Amino acid sequence: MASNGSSTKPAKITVLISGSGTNLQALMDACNTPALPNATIIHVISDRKDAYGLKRAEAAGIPTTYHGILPYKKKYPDDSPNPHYQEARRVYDADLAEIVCRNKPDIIVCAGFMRILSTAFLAPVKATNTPIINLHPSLHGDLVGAGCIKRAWEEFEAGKRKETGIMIHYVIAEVDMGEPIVQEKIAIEGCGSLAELEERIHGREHGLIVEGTRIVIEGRRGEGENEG
Ligand SMILES: Nc1nc2c(c(=O)[nH]1)N[C@@H](CN(C=O)c1ccc(C(=O)N[C@@H](CCC(=O)O)C(=O)O)cc1)CN2
Ligand SMILES: NCC(=O)N[C@@H]1O[C@H](COP(=O)([O-])[O-])[C@@H](O)[C@H]1O
Repeated sequence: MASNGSSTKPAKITVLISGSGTNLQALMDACNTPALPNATIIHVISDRKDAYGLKRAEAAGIPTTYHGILPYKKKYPDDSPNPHYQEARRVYDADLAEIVCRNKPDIIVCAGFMRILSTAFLAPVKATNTPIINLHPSLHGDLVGAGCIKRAWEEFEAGKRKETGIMIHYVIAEVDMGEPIVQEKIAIEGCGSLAELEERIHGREHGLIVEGTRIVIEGRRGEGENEG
């Protein structure tokens, strides 16, 4: 019997971050509440040493790892757009997969992780049948990549759009094109600045990342993937 009285083992969550970690904090706060029942964050990994999210995790006693790219770029110098750089990225991602998978998480959540994950990461993780999900500040099939909130704002100012959105989606090789798990439209009208739009979006992200994580965990429990 798990410590929280459940006959099902707590779902083990590993979170990848690059920044402030407010979405990580939302997941931390939601664990073992009705929003995210019988779940625990077992590892937080950042590609940025200065990511405040690492401090959030450390304050809560959650194991953390800083996995930086620089040592890889030094070993495989990128003096031009050449295979070396690709080699640095490939080895970096393969090592990241090993770091993530050694703890056997039930789900991997990208919560503001700002690196594109290559097949060197995706393939070994897929072999463990562990879902990878991502929070993205756009609707599926709309804007992809980094800087989407700014692009949505610029298009709004140019009269080209009135709304944007947020989604939690499965991570595949094609960036931000994985199947959506849950998404929410966000009206841009009423925002007087990019900062106000960012605030509106961030205010909704925290609930959505928890909901998306719960949907995937409960779906896997239904498939018998995480029995006690
Ligand atoms: N293979 C995938 N990798 C990632 C996905 C995905 O769907 N498939 N989602 C992203 C998160 N993300 C948007 O949601 C995103 C993050 C970063 C970038 C990007 O262009 N990063 C640059 C700059 C990195 C740096 O130097 O800091 C890059 O990686 O070259 C695009 C999309 C998580 N990864
Ligand atoms: N393309 C992915 C992307 O732009 N993700 C963005 O990173 C931020 C992480 O914030 P946090 O570190 O406070 O959780 C979030 O606002 C999320 O929209």
